[in-house]
Amino acid sequence: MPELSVEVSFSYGRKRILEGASFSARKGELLSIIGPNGAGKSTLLKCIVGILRPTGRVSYDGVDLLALKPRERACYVAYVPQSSFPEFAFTVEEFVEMGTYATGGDVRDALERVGLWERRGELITRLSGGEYQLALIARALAQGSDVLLLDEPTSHLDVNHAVSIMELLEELKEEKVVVTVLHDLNLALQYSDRIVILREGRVFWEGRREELEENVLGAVYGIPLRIREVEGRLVVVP
Ligand SMILES: Nc1ncnc2c1ncn2[C@@H]1O[C@H](COP(=O)(O)OP(=O)(O)OP(=O)(O)O)[C@@H](O)[C@H]1O
Repeated sequence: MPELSVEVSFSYGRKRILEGASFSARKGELLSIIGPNGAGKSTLLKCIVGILRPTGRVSYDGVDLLALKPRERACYVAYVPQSSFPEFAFTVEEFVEMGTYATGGDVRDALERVGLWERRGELITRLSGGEYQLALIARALAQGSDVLLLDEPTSHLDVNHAVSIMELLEELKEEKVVVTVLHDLNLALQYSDRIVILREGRVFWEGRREELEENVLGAVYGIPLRIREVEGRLVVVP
């Protein structure tokens, strides 16, 4: 099965941010990257999508993504950045169309997947935070790539919208390699098939969610954390 395979190092000037951070991901499993503030999670995604130029290796299905031109790389990887307020008053449809620039993907399908097709004529500046997050995901889906990277897609969202985003990712993992940075440990434990914990630019722990132990979380975040099972679901209690 095609696999996203990553092993990268990256520095801002003299400041080492990623040090041989490595993981692999494939379709059929939702992979979450968690870890404390400043661990390098966003930097790792930016290296994979090619916004930053790391040393090391990023490949998908044997193709060296770091060697490709941006437009070629866009055929393989789409990226949903941390949500910020939109700069321009495009309509929802125009905004999502931007995702098709490199690959000529399907705008209607992308908008339908996130439930915004009926609202395609509205201005994105008038959407709520949760709806705008969906538009960002639709723009990435319209790229039609096999790999989807998301940077904290549930931050600033209420629990209802956060759950809908995670359910959408659960659906998408069947057809794409889905890798998401998450801060919410409970969402990570509930929805991820595999978890990668990044700490000080390295992978500190990686495994299936049910293998994650309290002492690992405690060591990473620096406070005692309990993992409890509530109605068959794992929850983290400070
Ligand atoms: N443009 C930049 N120039 C210099 N240092 C930077 C720059 N962007 C980020 N950093 C530093 O890189 C480190 C990793 O940042 P990054 O945003 O990848 O962490 P993160 O794990 O995503 O954090 P958070 O959970 O707070 O979003 C931080 O120490 C940050 O200060």
